[in-house]
Amino acid sequence: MTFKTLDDLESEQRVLVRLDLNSPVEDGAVQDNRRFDRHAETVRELAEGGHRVVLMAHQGRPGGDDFVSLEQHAGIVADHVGKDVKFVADTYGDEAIDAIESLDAGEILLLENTRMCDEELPEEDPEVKADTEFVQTLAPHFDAYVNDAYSAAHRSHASLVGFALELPAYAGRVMETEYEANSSIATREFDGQVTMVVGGTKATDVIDVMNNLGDKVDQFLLGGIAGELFLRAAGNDVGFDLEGMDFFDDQWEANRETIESLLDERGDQIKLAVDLAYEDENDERGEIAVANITEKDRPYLDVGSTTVDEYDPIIRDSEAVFVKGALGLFEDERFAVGTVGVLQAISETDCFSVVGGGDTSRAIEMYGMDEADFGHVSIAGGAYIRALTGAPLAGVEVLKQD
Ligand SMILES: Nc1ncnc2c1ncn2[C@@H]1O[C@H](COP(=O)(O)OP(=O)(O)OP(=O)(O)O)[C@@H](O)[C@H]1O
Ligand SMILES: O=C(O)[C@H](O)COP(=O)(O)O
Repeated sequence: MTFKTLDDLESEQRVLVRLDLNSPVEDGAVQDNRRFDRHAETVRELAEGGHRVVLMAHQGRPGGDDFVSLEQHAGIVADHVGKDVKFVADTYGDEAIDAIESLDAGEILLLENTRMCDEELPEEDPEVKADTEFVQTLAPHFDAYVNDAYSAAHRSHASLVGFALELPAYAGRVMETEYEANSSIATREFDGQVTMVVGGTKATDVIDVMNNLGDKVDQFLLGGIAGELFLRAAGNDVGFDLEGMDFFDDQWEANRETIESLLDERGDQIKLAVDLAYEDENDERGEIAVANITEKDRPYLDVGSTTVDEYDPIIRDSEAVFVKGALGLFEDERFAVGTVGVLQAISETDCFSVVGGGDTSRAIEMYGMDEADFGHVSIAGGAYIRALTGAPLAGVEVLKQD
């Protein structure tokens, strides 16, 4: 490991901890999700270790409906940690400092949404962020800074890069496990076949992954909107926006040439769907072989069952499988066959596996699969795709400094 961890932390420290509790908010209610569960491990370990634990996190972006206070988050963290979590509606003003200073050993306090502090955003160099009033005011009240927010570490924001230059900095448990698993495709050698399942809505994610990992990955199994764009580049009559849709046209214009040349250069490694699923006139799932599609008359919402039958043995023969993006609109049960099929195959083998993408990993609990059957289920979205493609994460880089 290239950074210090909680194992290196001295005893009885005043610790400032950055978590990523950014969560869906429905009708003003913050939704519990696996980020709380994962970070609870770090928070519990610190509190039980007798440290004074002050937590920072963000929620939403200024102007958005989900840009809300962290008051509800405190209750959810408390439930997961199994200990009381105090909350103060202030980021670094007098109220926050008073609350920090009155904390006893083993107690936990959550500060207000870091993005309510003007200096948190925008993205700037770590040195600039370290120099902000926010960082300069808070840092002297602490002995150590712990960053556990791997999933936000691609942002060069004050709470993610500034404190690491002012305080001894450590990686939390989530930071450690996410970093190790998500970087493994770029850093580890596998004996057998390495397979990558790529889908979702963003063609550029798939293109970046192929460009960066083409020499590490034996087979790319495609699906989702991105997969349809590759099918279209291969000469099939799919991947068109019908009235009211805006998935394909812009992405096609922007990426057509790149996709065509990837198919030219890496065609042997790229497996495309041989059949697709759609909603039929009775609102049921219908399937059609790609070779039989002659008209652009309907949206396709999943890969078909023959495709799953072809992908399944490839996964079962693999030494390592990485997943980025869903193979279909899995939130609708009728179109979950592709995504659930590949996840099921992964869960039934003992290959090394990493499943990522904020949306895709939700399919695991939604369809009753057990997270323990996967090597690692990432809680990161943007940070995951960057890690896969070997791009540095600002919040990780500063932890690597002495
Ligand atoms: N054919 C399709 N039609 C419509 N939606 C699709 C289709 N295939 C996949 N999706 C949608 O793609 C979404 C996942 O795509 P996304 O690119 O966001 O991937 P992710 O990696 O899970 O998430 P993120 O990048 O947000 O962390 C799913 O919610 C799924 O409903
Ligand atoms: O939820 C996330 O992916 C991270 O918290 C980053 O959030 P952001 O995209 O609003 O910076």
